[in-house]
Amino acid sequence: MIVHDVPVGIPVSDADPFADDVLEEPAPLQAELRDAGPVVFLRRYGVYGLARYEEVHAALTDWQRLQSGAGVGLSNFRYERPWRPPSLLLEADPPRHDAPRAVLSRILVPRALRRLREAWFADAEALVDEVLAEREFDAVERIARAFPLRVFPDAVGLGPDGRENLLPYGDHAFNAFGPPNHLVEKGEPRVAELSAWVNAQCARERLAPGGFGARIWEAADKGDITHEQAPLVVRSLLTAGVDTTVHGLGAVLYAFAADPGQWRRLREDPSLARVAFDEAVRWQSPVQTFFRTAVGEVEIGGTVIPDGAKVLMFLGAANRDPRRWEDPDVFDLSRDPSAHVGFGMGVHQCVGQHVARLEAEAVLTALARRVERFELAGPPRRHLNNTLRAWESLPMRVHPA
Ligand code: HEM
Ligand SMILES: CCOc1cccc(C(=O)O)c1
Repeated sequence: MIVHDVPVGIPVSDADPFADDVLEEPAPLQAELRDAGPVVFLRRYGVYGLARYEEVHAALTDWQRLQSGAGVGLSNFRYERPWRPPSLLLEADPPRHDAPRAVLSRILVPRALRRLREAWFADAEALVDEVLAEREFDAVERIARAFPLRVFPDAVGLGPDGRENLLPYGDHAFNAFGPPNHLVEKGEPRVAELSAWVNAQCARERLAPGGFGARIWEAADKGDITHEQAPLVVRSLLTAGVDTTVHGLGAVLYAFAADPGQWRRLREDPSLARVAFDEAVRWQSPVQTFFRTAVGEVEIGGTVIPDGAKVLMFLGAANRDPRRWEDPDVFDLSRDPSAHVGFGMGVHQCVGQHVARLEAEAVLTALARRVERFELAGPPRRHLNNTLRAWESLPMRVHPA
């Protein structure tokens, strides 16, 4: 084990935020780190942890001093080769970040999604009708996983074959932001095969006209990005756009099953569907953590972080910081969750958040019409990932309206 020289004057923790028991239930460590101080040195990995809302928000919005270009995982691209060519958005700093970001922003902005709204709402109604044929089912398998895979690959313009590769590829990509532990090792055997498939789908000739992918290539024709960049921008959609929404849906379904009172509120006022999703993203934080790398010496919370050091932002901990949120551990539709950091903040804030919200709104609206109440029919099981907070299974029992 590498021993990192411990900086003086700041709290030190020997905890492993990526240990299975912490990934299973992160709340105790998150509270410990928040209470230890604004910055805590995580000795096991030699990184600086931020768990309070104030410092996480400040770090997310300070791209100049806390860069993404050296990777947003534990691996430091200044010294280590990335497992795949870095993302032109997530793992790039302005100005290189700007053009690819502007291209995706234009394609994924709410106005551009309007043409999908009607189709996705109809798809959600059809899916919910199919699922409600039974009274008990696994909501992860039948809704949280099924709906994104039913609508998103078509919206990107993917061909029909191999879509089962999307979830395992994204799962590995999110594991790879963490340390090289058993979760990363688990994905290694299929990386080459999954990467080859994903990379092949980014080629112009594989993408159906009118889809998000084709629109990215058209942006290259206009010179907004280069043709060399286009496939990597498509890859961003395939990497970030599936597992996240699957686990975002899992989070909101779990929230309502755990609190039938909130479900009643949604049925009384279906327009609450969008705020419900954001409150679920705050409460569960499907994306729990991301790293940054210090550019020069960076002072945070009275601590000077050395150049090149990795800073670990606990988004999930910030979203439950009692210094920022009243009753943070409660899923509450009367709260205004809009300042949550579950989609990040600043120049890298999630460019796909409107896609995620539309998917969730479609599913919740379809369910609110048809389901008077639903509850857990058995213990839910966690799907462990170094970055994602996810359910493997959500046994659900429904009472039709
Ligand atoms: C519940 C669903 C989602 C969650 C919780 C989520 C979370 C996040 C977070 C926290 C970031 C910031 C990363 C950073 O600051 O380093 C981010 C960025 C990003 N997200 Fe999402 N995301 C979701 C859905 C999506 C979808 C559906 C797409 C694609 C359609 C997407 C594409 C991206 C991309 C490309 C970035 C990088 C943006 C940039 O660096 O400029 N995400 N997301
Ligand atoms: C949800 C965070 O956003 C991501 C995650 C993984 C990959 C990428 C990318 O841009 O390739 C973006």
